[in-house]
Amino acid sequence: MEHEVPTVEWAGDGLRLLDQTVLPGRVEHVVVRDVAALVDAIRRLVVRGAPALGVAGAFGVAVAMRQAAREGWDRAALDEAITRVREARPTAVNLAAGVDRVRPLVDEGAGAVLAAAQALLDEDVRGNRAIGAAGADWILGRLGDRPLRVLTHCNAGALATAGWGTALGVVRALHGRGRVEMVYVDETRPLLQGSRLTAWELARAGIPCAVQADGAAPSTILRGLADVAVIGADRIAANGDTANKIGSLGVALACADAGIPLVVAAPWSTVDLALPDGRGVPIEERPAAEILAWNGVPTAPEGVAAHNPAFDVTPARLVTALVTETGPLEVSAGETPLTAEGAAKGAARGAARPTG
Ligand SMILES: CSC[C@H]1O[C@H](OP(=O)(O)O)[C@H](O)[C@@H]1O
Repeated sequence: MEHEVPTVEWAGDGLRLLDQTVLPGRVEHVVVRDVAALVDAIRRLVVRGAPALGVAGAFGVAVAMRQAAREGWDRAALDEAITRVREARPTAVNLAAGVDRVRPLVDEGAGAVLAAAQALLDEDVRGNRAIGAAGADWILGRLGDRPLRVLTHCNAGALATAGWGTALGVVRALHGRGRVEMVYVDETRPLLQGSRLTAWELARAGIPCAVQADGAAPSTILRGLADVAVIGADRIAANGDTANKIGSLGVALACADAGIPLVVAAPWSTVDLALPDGRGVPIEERPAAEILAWNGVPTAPEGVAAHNPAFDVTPARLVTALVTETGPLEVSAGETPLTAEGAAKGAARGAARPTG
C-alpha cells in the first residue's frame, strides 16, 4: 500500500510541515506561522529536499505577509523577511525560485500568493509522476525489461518533494511495473536521509531495500550488485553538471568505472540556466556538530575540527541521463546544454492537467 504523508501543506493560518528530523521514529507535524520559525525549519531540515524547499519558499511568502499584517510591518520589513526565507539554504535553486515565483503577487494580497504556491505544489506532484514514468521507461529501455537492482543516495522521495518523489518516483514507477528486485539505500551521512527517510518511504511502499554505509556504494557498484543508480538533484547547471547530496560524486565515479548508468531525476525547476557549469554552485557548509556527534553523543574526540560540505557536484560527463518531466536527456552523450525552451516545456508539462 502507498502511504504518503504530506510533506508540506497550507493549514489555514500557517504552513504545516512534516518534521523530518524525528523520522522514522515519530511522525509529527509542526505549523509555522512566522518567518523565524520557517527559516529555522528549513535550516534544521524539518522540511528539506529541493522541490519541497521550493514549495515551502513559495508558501513562506504568505507566512511573511500574514506576520507583517499581525505585527504592522512596513513594506521594507516584509521584503527583508521574504529575503530571509529565500536565503535560508543556498544550494537548492528551488528555494529561491519558489519565492521568486510568487513574490510579484504580494501586492495582490495573500490569497493570490497562496493560490500560486498551491499551484506550484500541484505542479510538483504532477511533474514527479511524469519524471517517474519517463525514468522507468528510459531505464527499462536501456537495461532490458526485467527486475532491476537500484542504488540510491540521500532521499529524493515524496519527503523531498510535494509528493511521489523524483529519484524515488522513478523507483516507485519501476516497482509499479514489477521491475524492482532490490534497492540499495546509501544511509547518507551525516544526517542519514537514506536510512531514516528513503528506507522509511520504501518500506511503507512495500519496495525491497537494504540500507548500506555510504562507503559501501562503490564496491556494491563495482561488484556488479547494482544495475543502475538513481539520484535527485539540488541544482543543475546549463551544461548538466549536477549538485546533489555529498557522496553523489563517489557514486557517479563508481558507476562510470563499472559501466552502469547514473540517472539524475529532477524537475526543470532544479535547472539553473543562469549557471553555465557546476563551478558556480554555492555549496552549503553545515555545522561541525553534524559530523562530530549523533543525537548529542560525540563520535569524535573533543576539540577536533570537521569538514561538512552538504553537497558535491557531479560533472555532466558522469551523468548518463537527466530525466525531467519532459523526458530523458542523455547528458554524458552530449544532449545538452539545457535550454530555456526545455524549461518552458517542463513548466507547461507540470501545469498540464493529467490526461489519465
Ligand atoms: C529531490 S531533491 C532531494 C535532494 O535534496 C537533498 O538535500 P537535503 O536533504 O540536504 O535537503 C539531497 O541532496 C537530495 O538528493
